[in-house]
Amino acid sequence: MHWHILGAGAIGLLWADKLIRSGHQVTLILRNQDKLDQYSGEFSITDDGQETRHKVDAQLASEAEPVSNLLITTKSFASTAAFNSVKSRTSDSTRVLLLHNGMGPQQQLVEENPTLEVWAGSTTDGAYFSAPFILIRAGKGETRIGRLSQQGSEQLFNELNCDQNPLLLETDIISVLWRKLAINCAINPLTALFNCRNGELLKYDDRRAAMAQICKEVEQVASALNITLFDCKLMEQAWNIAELTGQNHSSMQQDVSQGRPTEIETITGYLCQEAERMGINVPANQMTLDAIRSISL
Ligand SMILES: NC(=O)C1=CN([C@@H]2O[C@H](COP(=O)(O)OP(=O)(O)OC[C@H]3O[C@@H](n4cnc5c(N)ncnc54)[C@H](OP(=O)(O)O)[C@@H]3O)[C@@H](O)[C@H]2O)C=CC1
Ligand SMILES: CC(C)(CO)C(=O)C(=O)O
Repeated sequence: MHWHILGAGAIGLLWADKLIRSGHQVTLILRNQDKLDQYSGEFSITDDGQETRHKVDAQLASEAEPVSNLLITTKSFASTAAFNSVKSRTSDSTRVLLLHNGMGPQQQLVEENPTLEVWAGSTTDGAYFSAPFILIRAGKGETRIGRLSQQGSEQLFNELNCDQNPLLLETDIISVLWRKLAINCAINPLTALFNCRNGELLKYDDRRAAMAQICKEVEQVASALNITLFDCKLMEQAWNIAELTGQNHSSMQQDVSQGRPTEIETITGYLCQEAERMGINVPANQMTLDAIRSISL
């Protein structure tokens, strides 16, 4: 299959590698001419110390070539605009897979494009750049995908899932996105506000108390929406993840400390929006949302 990747960042290029290895054709859609000029025509990925180079075509959204299979791997706040930049190149048979954290844009894409086949996913893979287009694969995680639109079948999953790109098929992807959202609500804003590593949230009473209050509110909203989170309390799950990733800086802590826009609006912002819709007070989440808004772009 021919896949266009919109959002040639860490996750986008990680997927470019997986798709190429599993026999798909890949084209990158880069943000602007500057980015296209910067691109030499190849990118590299280092996995377990082993570097692989891939020569891959790149183009701008303004190209005319039709898009049949679109993987969107921008940050959550950029995905709607990114999709709209290539919308005229899609047709009713185009299949879209969104792979970003946070919630809101995925459902918006389905609502605004009722004829499209739309999938969403959540991943615990990790990757980062050591230089532009030089990717380092960090943790090998799990990637779950599921169909959000009425249209479509399991065919897309069957085409993508293979040894080079092992995936899990989810019939209730909304709940999967919620579980990731819940963990991100509990960890990301607090690490950004306290400017600390994930594990350092657990060392102080005030941080643990804030985390516990956030978790309690998230559970109330999820329960009102009939979303099942975890077998254990969210605080226990978030604690385990903060401990397991103790030495890591969360994505939001990194975004704030490097002066980049954060994904707060699609994480805590989405939670607060859903809470309001359900008539539930979420003061701790609202406070972290306001605080992150005041210190980030
Ligand atoms: N990196 C990781 O290890 C993990 C990331 N995630 C999630 O995956 C998502 C992607 O993260 P990540 O890959 O790290 O982010 P990056 O910032 O590395 O990649 C996003 C890419 O999208 C590009 N982009 C933004 N807008 C457009 C547009 N309109 N047209 C074309 N390209 C565009 C950016 O371009 P430019 O470079 O020009 O800004 C950038 O290359 C996020 O939601 C993140 O939370 C989840 C798990 C792990
Ligand atoms: C789970 C966690 C908090 C790991 O750092 C994460 O997903 C992130 O940083 O965005």
